[in-house]
Amino acid sequence: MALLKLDIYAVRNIRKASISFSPTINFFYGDNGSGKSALLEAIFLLGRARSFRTPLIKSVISVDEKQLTIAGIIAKSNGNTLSLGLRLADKANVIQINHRITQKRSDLVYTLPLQLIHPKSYELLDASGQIRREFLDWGVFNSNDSFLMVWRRFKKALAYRNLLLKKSALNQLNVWSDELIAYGVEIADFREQYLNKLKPVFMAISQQFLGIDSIELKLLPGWEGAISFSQALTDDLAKDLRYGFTHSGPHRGDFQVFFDGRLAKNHVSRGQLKLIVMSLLLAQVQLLINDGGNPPCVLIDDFAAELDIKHREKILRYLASMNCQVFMTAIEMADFSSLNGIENYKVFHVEHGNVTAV
Ligand SMILES: Nc1ncnc2c1ncn2[C@@H]1O[C@H](COP(=O)(O)OP(=O)(O)OP(=O)(O)O)[C@@H](O)[C@H]1O
Repeated sequence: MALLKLDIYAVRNIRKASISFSPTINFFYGDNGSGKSALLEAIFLLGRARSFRTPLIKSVISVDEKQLTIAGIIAKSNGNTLSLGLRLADKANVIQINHRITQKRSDLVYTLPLQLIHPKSYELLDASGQIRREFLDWGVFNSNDSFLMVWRRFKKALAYRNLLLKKSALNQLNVWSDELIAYGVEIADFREQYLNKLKPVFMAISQQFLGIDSIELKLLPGWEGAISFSQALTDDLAKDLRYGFTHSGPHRGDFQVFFDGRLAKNHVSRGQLKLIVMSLLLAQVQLLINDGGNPPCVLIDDFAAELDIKHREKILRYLASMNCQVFMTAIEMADFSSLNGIENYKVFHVEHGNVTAV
């Protein structure tokens, strides 16, 4: 899958752009404020119908404009092409796939899968567990068709159970606890299977990027690992009733990265943390490619920050070997490191919202 063409109208300082991409690596360089992130934002919008920078769509629409429009042509792995269109205004949004209107954002997610790596991504290991759960669930969602249904049912059971806990309605609690256990155990199993598959891929990439073998990934299911989820709910009942919510479960699940036997986030440098997070995010993409899934486009904003030239080169060589489409930004062309040996790439200069193929 590759995004071949993109037309942008009124996305931040990009008033109008029509760009033909390489199906391999696309480099964008330009000064601060030139519109490089806005360009990645436009691709992300087309794949998710939301921005990665703000929940306020109004701030993404160019000032003095009422709506933004993005259109793309995608080449699918089977050789067919497909068109995507998106019009976002403050209230009314229109999503079109092959000129047919759809209400479902999830249709976009399936059609244009994306893996975004941007400055905030590097908070993955430092941020709240919610971010790491999203990381895990993105991987499970993309590798397992039944996950979304199980996850929705789990969330429904959790919402009802919490409501009953708040009302201390013990007589109906068991029904929803049973649902919660059934779907919760399934989610924990999905995540465990996924992490077990991700581990060797992650270790191989981090070995290349960091030059060490002693990295470990550990899943925390969301309850005390030595007991069952059902037992955890029984043990927590008094506490759950007192506070009016369910303390244990996959909604509290998490994972940890250990480096040389120590928790990576407390031990490694900022550059190493960036390399670990990049290894995790690229391992997700590599795993999808290995499994013959629909490989996502990789968007990397501000590629060079905090990385020395030697590591930038290693990452770039790895990206070039990945067999997926990549879009990456930096201030100077030299920030990407040497492009020797990289094939079929395209370079674009971004200046005052104008994007020019170089
Ligand atoms: N709604 C908007 N309408 C018009 N211009 C905007 C809007 N929102 C932001 N901008 C401007 O768009 C420009 C592009 O910002 P962007 O973040 O894409 O730059 P960048 O090239 O990624 O810069 P940096 O290298 O500093 O990250 C900025 O100058 C910003 O002030």
